[in-house]
Amino acid sequence: MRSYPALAGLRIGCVQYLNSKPLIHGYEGPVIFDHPSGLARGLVAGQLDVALVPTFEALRTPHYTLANDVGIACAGAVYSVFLAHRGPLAELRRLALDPASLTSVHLLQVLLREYHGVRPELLPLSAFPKEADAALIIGNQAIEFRQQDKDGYQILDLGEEWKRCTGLPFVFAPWLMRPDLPHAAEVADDLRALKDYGVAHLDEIIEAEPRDPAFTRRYLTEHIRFKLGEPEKAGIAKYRELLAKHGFITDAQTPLRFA
Ligand SMILES: C=C(O[C@@H]1C=C(C(=O)O)C=C[C@H]1O)C(=O)O
Repeated sequence: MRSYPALAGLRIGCVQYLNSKPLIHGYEGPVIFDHPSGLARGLVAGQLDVALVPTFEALRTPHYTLANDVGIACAGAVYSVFLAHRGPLAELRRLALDPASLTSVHLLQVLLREYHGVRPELLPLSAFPKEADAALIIGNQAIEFRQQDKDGYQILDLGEEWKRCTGLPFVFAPWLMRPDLPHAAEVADDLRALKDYGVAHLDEIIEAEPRDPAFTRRYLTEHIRFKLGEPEKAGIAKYRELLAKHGFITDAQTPLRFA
């Protein structure tokens, strides 16, 4: 097993979902696992040095360093981020949102406003299905929902919808480093090496998962992508443009810093 010397002693936060396992599987040091929005809060509060954090946080406060070439992304259907709804989107009135998400809650609102002309009232996830007619669900909970009886709900996969509307891949979460972290380049090298290790040891990850192995393999190879190259950066740029257009962020200009 390779060692990751630049990560030693850092406070590292990682998303607790299946989709992030290949990015952290090879690391034997301490890791704080949390929901995406919890990790964003930890990074903002200075409690974490490096964390796999919603893209939205990187755009809301563009002063972090992002690790190049690694992240949680998709290029088409992502499977685990979707709107469960009934009937036409144009008639959507009350939308329940998962508080664990920052990227997808804004992605959904941008897609609905920009491409469907709807602006539903927003409610907490607990309002679904009683008061809300639709819900945004992400992560492991989303996988569970899709694999149980969907109770007549239609699924709008946000990765697929983003691709249909923009032609681009979408990045849900990059690794962010706190702005004053020394050795950011070495830390980013180790994060890329960790991804390579995880991707090369997918069989181990799949075997350890209490899920159907064929599904897990398909999810981690065909739906979730771990690349953050030029096409993914074009997806981030388009997301940023739409977030600014719809008033969710104010700074659409500061160049993102990659290492
Ligand atoms: C693909 C997913 O992406 C996640 C969604 C996030 C968000 O919406 O803020 C953040 C991190 C990702 O791990 C998922 O939840 O299934």
